[in-house]
Amino acid sequence: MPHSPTDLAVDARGLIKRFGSFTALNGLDLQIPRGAFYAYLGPNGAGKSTSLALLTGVYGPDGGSIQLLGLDAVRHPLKVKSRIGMVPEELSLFERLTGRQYLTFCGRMYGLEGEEAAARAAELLELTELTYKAGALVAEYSKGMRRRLAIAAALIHAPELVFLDEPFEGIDVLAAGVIRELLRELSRRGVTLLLTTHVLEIAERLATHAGILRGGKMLDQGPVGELLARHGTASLEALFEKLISVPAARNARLSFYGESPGAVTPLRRESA
Ligand SMILES: Nc1ncnc2c1ncn2[C@@H]1O[C@H](COP(=O)(O)OP(=O)(O)OP(=O)(O)O)[C@@H](O)[C@H]1O
Repeated sequence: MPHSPTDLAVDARGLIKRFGSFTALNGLDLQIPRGAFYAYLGPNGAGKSTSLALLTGVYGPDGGSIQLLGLDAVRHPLKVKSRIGMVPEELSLFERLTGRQYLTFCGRMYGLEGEEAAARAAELLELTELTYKAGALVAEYSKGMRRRLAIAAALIHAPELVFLDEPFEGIDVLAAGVIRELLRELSRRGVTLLLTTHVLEIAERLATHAGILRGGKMLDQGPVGELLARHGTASLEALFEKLISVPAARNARLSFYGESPGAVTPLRRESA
C-alpha cells in the first residue's frame, strides 16, 4: 500500500546531484516510513554519502525534492535541522575541547540551557561508554572513541530522525554491541533511523526496511520481508549480490604472483 506523505519521515524524489560533468545522483527516490530502521545499502561510490549530504543540507540538490518529517528540507533548512541528527562518515570534531565540553557545546548550539546540555552530555557519555574519557581532549580520542562521541553528539537534541553514515566503522566488537543496543532502544522509542553500512550482518540484525542503490539510483526499497520475498532471496546479503552485478575486479587477473607459494617471479634488478 502506498504511504501517505505524512507517514514518511523521509520522502526524497528524483534527486539529482552533479559534480562537474559527473552525475552522482541520477533521479534517486528514497522513502522511509516514520519509525523505520532503514538500512541504506550500496557498493562503494553508489551515492550513499552524497545523498545524505543532500538530505542533511550540506549540498543543495541539482534537481528533485526533499521532505523530511513533513517539511520541505530545501525551503526550511533550519527547522528541519533542529529535528534531525547526523553522524557523517568523515568526522570533523573540535579537537581542543574535551569530550564533555564538545557534547555540551553541541547541546548549546541546539538551544539547550547549560544545565540541560550538561546533564544530557553526561547521560550520552555513559550510554556510549565514554565517561572515563569525558575529561580528555577529543584530539586524544582513538578512532572508535571519536565515532562514539559523534553518535552521542548527534543525539543531544533528541532528534526524531537520525542519519548514521557507517557508524560502526572502526568500533571494536564490544563497543559495537553497546551502539547496537543504543540504536535499538532509539528505534523502540519511535525514532526513525537510517544507517549505511557495508557489514550486511549488522543491517540484517537491525533493519526493518532497506534500500539498495547503485550508480545514484535506487534499485529497490521497502520492508525487509517484502524485499526478500519480491526477489526470492533469504537474506539482505543475497539480495545485495543479486541486485548489484558482480564487480569487474572478480574477473581481473593477478599475473605477477605464482600459482603456488614460493613461485613468485623474483624482482629483476637493473644491472649497474
Ligand atoms: N566532491 C566530489 N567531487 C566529485 N565527485 C564526487 C564528490 N563526492 C562524491 N563524488 C563521486 O560521487 C559518487 C558517489 O560518491 P559517494 O561518496 O556518495 O558514494 P558512497 O555510496 O557513499 O560510497 P562509499 O560506500 O565508498 O562511502 C562517487 O563516484 C564519487 O567519486
